[in-house]
Amino acid sequence: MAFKVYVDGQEGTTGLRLLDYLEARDDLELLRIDPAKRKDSTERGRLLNAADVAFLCLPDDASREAVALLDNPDTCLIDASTAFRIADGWTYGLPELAPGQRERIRRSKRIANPGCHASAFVMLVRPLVDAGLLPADYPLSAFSLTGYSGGGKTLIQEYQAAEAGHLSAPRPYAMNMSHKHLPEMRVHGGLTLSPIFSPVVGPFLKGLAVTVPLHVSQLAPGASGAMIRETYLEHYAGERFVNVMPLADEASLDHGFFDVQGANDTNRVDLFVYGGEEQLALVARLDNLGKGAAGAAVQSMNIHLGLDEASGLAVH
Ligand SMILES: NC(=O)C1=CN([C@@H]2O[C@H](COP(=O)(O)OP(=O)(O)OC[C@H]3O[C@@H](n4cnc5c(N)ncnc54)[C@H](OP(=O)(O)O)[C@@H]3O)[C@@H](O)[C@H]2O)C=CC1
Ligand SMILES: CC(=O)N[C@@H](CCC(=O)OP(=O)(O)O)C(=O)O
Repeated sequence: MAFKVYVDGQEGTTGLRLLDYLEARDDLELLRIDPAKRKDSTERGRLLNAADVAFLCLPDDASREAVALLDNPDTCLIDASTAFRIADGWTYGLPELAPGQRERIRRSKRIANPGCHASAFVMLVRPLVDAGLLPADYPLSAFSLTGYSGGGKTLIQEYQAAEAGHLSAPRPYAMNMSHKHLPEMRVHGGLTLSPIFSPVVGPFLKGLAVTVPLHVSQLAPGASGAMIRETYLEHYAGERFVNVMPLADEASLDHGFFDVQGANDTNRVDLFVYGGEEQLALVARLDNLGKGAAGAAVQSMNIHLGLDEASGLAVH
């Protein structure tokens, strides 16, 4: 019998992308809400409770409301919002995080899908903290270049309606050091301090790269770019969606320029270690709507339901 799945927020950016993935599957039965009733709590509650897995692709408050509508103990919620990413009783939906995380996702009925910037940041940082190469209290900074789809329907409409003007140039944001991903970056990164995080949105739909610059002198004695790359290779051994690139990989650059859109339309994360003996730049690249949102949610669903983890997801 096919597993029943339901997407609450099916007309939003993440919800629509998720439907693309789910509609292509023949091992799932997709429960659909009548568009006229998509904000009707009674109808949403009925479908949430009828599902084996329900995805919440909603603003934080609407996600909290959906959780309150659920009384079926067998329904697994996978929430794409920021509401529960460090909450007790919820499992962070990043199977590659640390040993045991995949098993936690398999057993949990409450899975918080990671934020797009946070996924990239945590995947760069956490293995280094766990391996003792990066001190947990290192005052990290990071910057991210992202496509505008990360801002949801409103930002997409703004960009797609614009003819030129200020939207044709990259725009830094979260200038007051209060980006909503900071808590999950700290907690799941294994850090004692939140990073200084500077995201920049550009005039392209999707694609994201987070860069973490490091001073080698501030790392554990003897640490180097080569050791960091080795640590990634070891930590991510066997992970189908993680691609550890060669050290200081010139071939990954186009005349010295990095392609932020290089992992688009995949569920892949590419990890790069650039730099030399004194400074390093660690970079993680992903599709913010793929591994940064809907793809990660499908991956967690596959794990939770005991299906092939890569079902319906593209690596290349
Ligand atoms: N875009 C991205 O790359 C990512 C987004 N996320 C997270 O996923 C969630 C959804 O984001 P995104 O898809 O971008 O947002 P969008 O604004 O594109 O979509 C949100 C959808 O939720 C609907 N909605 C709002 N309130 C309710 C309600 N009470 N009941 C039912 N539906 C409701 C909206 O309806 P209406 O159409 O009427 O506005 C809209 O269709 C957010 O929490 C976001 O933080 C996570 C990772 C990446
Ligand atoms: C361009 C843009 O605005 N991007 C969003 C990131 C969206 C995302 O993936 O994060 P959530 O899952 O937390 O929504 C932002 O930086 O807030």
